Amino acid sequence: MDTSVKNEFTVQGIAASQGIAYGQIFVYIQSDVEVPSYQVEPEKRIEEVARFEKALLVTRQQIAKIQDEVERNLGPEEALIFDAHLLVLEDQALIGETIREFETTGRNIETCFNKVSQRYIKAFSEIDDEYLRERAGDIRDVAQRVLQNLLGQAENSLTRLADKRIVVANDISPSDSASIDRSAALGIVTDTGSKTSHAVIVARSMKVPAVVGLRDLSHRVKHGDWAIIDGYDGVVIVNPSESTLFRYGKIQEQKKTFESRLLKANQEPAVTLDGVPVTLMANIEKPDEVKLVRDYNAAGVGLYRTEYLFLSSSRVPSEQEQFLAYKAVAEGLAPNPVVIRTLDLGGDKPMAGNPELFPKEDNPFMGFRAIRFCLEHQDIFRDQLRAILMASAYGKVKIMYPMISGHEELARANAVLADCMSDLKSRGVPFDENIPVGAMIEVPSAAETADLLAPDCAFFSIGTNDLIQYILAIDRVNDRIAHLYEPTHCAVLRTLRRIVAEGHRGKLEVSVCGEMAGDPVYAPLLLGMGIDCLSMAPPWIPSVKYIVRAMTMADARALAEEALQMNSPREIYAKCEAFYRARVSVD
Ligand SMILES: C=C(OP(=O)(O)O)C(=O)O
Repeated sequence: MDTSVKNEFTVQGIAASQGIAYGQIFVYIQSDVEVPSYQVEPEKRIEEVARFEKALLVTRQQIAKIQDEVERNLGPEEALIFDAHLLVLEDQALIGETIREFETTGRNIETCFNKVSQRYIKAFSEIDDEYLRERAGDIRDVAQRVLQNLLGQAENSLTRLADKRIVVANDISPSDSASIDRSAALGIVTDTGSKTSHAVIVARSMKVPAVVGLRDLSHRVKHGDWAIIDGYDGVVIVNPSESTLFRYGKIQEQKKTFESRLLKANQEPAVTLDGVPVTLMANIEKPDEVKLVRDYNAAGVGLYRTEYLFLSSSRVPSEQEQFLAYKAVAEGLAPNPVVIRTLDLGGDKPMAGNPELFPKEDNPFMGFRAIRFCLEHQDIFRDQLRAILMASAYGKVKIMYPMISGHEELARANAVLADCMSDLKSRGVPFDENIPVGAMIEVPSAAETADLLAPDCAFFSIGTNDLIQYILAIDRVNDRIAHLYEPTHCAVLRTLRRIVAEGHRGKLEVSVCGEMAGDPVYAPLLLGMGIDCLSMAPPWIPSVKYIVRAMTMADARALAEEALQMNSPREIYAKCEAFYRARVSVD
């Protein structure tokens, strides 16, 4: 009997989202379905066809169930995507051809179904029609599920957590995180990843603890093991003893008392002790987070990551679907502003099941992503811009382009936008003709040429997650070098200072919307450097507001001045931490 997992063991990873959780583990390992190939004896052929019919039926039931759950958890719009999946299962051509292939070759039904569905996927992905091309992704998704059922492989979807569980995964892709059962995930633990990987951003927005970079933990535990996740210190304790549980119970209580103090203070305005108001905004991914934005008293949305709609399905959402999502956020938060970022797909956010749109790249973070993708796929870009413009008639919407690397790219994006505006105008569709348009500054070349970008921007928003990785040449999702990802590196601070100076020279508001903005240890440094607005996952607003209300802006400026004179990232971090601890005590 394997007793290793019954004993308590502790693994140190990277603390990625604060909090402590205790519960049973759900192991999630991503892998492709491997299809065996063999000859079926003639007397077993009727049975083989019956096996296929049964797998189709089970798949249909599974999809219908997921559709119901998604509708309950995320709403009817998100659930609609499963209609297309159900249609694939009713496709008589696909099913008929599989049976014919089986009758002709006598190979096992998995092999025949795989061959026919691959042929369909290829044919659909080559059609010169956006809608039909998108169906290739639906067929791929459904085919994987049918194959899993034929091979008796357990469904391992994050949409279907049976009970409250700690998810331990080798990795969580953005499309996995789009389908994660938010009401049942107690915490997230991954073998890979760093503080800014997508799984972490999702965990922080769900306000569940997360620890990443645990190397092979997902292979050392099994379903049903118990674990404590300590998202403060980056520790996971598997099968904790009674005494460990007691110790963590105490720590958890202390943190809870502090949290209630933070929540109480969050009802007050974000103003420093010397009377300087600070704008604290929210980062969101989905319309249903509007409630969270209100609950946490955010001044609006500083970053609406629109990828979610594209990642929750393998199908590109229509202009109308996007319009409804953007309108819900704009309307729900009016008159507060909502900064909608145009698509930032690619990099760590490829769209699953769409190799034709996102071919595999050796170096995706430096590859075909964000504005580069949009300028090449202008049909998709135009649909999104029109959807955002139409939503602007219902609230205070701003547009933000990601990954701008220079003025020419900005000008090209603005030209497409101008075209979309003329189109809507000629059709009499209402929109805000003075919609503010800004750029994310997250590529070093944009930071270096911020003076050239400023005249054509209404605002800058600094994406520190990417900016830091590009300045330091540290892949933000590579846990082997995560310790070198240093937001307080002098090169980062000098770049931030330059962006603020150029932005302010051009009379632009300069925000930070990367994870650095939601860390109360960094917030005084950023504000002291002149950042006008911090945008973060809503649950982090109370901690940042707490330090804002406990400091003076004069002290924050002095901290920034001092930090800019220092040359050790660790010492700068220690200084920021000391600044924070001198003003905020958890006890
Ligand atoms: C906010 C950012 O963008 P992403 O969505 O890639 O984290 C960033 O890079 O800081």
